[in-house]
Amino acid sequence: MAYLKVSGTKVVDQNGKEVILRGAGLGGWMNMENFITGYPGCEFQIREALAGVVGEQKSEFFFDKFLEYFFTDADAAFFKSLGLNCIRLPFNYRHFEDDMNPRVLKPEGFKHLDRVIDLCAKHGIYTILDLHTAPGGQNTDWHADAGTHIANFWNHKDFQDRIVWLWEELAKHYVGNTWIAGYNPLNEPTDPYHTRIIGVYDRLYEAIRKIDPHHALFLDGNTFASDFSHFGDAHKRWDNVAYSIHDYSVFGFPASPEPYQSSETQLRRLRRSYEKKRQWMDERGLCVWNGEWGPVYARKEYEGERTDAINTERYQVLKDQLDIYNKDRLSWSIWLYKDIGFQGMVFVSRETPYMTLFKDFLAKKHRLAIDAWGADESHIREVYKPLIDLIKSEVKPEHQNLYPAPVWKLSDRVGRLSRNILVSEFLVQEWAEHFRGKSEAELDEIARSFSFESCLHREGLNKILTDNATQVAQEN
Ligand SMILES: O[C@@H]1[C@@H](O)[C@H](O[C@@H]2CO[C@@H](O[C@@H]3CO[C@@H](O)[C@H](O)[C@H]3O)[C@H](O)[C@H]2O)OC[C@H]1O
Repeated sequence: MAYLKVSGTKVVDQNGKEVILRGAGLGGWMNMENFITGYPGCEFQIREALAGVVGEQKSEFFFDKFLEYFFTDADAAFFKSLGLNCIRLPFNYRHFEDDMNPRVLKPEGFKHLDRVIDLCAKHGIYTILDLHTAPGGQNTDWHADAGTHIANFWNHKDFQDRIVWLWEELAKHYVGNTWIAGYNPLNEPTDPYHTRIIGVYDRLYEAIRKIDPHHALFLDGNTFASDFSHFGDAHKRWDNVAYSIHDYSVFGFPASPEPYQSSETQLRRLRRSYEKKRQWMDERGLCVWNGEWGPVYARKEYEGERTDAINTERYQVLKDQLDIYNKDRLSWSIWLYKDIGFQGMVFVSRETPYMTLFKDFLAKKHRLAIDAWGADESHIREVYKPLIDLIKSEVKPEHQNLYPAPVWKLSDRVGRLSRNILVSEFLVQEWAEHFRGKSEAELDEIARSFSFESCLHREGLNKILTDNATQVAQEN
């Protein structure tokens, strides 16, 4: 088998035949995330706290088991059975490099990444490698695992040098693997100047190409993969490159301004927001990949009787987005394959040791709405309102919209910082305390909660994805 490559607006195989990549992201795995895996704050914080409670060795044991159970042969077989053909694999740089020992490769970082790439290959599934965190934080949100909202990656050349180094190591390791559809070198950059990102991409492109001339690169736009307007003529220097948008629609979230009814106006807005993100590529005849999209879902324990009605609307958003993408023959990767019940195609059952152990804690997290992204925060809005009002009354209007505005409005910024970062930090130790005194066998059982066999299926979502796969196969 030969490498996939980008040709004009398409991804093609060795015979030049178009391959449309349709799949999902394995978020929450090699980059754990608050709402996906159920902890507060950032991954580095809970790793540190758990080591403090159960000791370094048991903590490593737990996380290793978690990584193992999270994706196994059964997951790959199931994924393939839905008619999907590609999994995006987000990973945290810390698996490969220690901040206290920079530029020294941790070979153990490859253990689970290699395993999952091979499992996917065995089932005929392509993978795309996604560096989801960079030293210093490449964006302002919690999933960059920096513990702050300042994306310092852009302010320190050394942080940038380190990911160039890391991609050289990854390219050396994966250069011969044709089941890897390509490299997605940096998730959701937020460079406030909009220009340093181009320099970093130039450096990554050159460094990777010297070692690996084969694999396609999937480059995210700035501002959470939504904005290519400052990319100018940069594409002329890059070959075999696709450009990645993240097409989250507000209609798929609790923050939706109105119930979603597929009205003409709403469909127009859905399409317009997608077209705006891909405009730069369309003007130049470049290949687009939608690397993240998809609604979040209501849960009976929180949304009660409204759950089914809410989710029917969310599925409609999903279907309408798919219609748009199908017309454009777009390659995409839905967010998310697996989680504890908010967005995933499969989710950990409430009856498992992990979910039982954390039942009350998860309810508390929900009360505090500390997983700020996608959360319904209406029940705590009044708590933060005085702060927002104070800023609004004392700060000049022209200074209120700090980057990443307009994607983050003032209220988003206050919400993300105060809940995701500030309040979350106070709960990190409490999360870790749940493990105190646990034996290795118990830790193994808790980690096993994330195995395919312990998960339930989001039938509505999976049916839409399978029906879509069948429909597009018939049309081709
Ligand atoms: O790890 C993922 C992460 O990659 C992803 O990041 C968020 C993507 O969306 C950003 O907000 C959206 C911006 O556009 C608006 O139209 C949408 O309504 C917003 O959701 C957000 O700031 C990023 O953090 O999200 C999920 C993580 O698990």
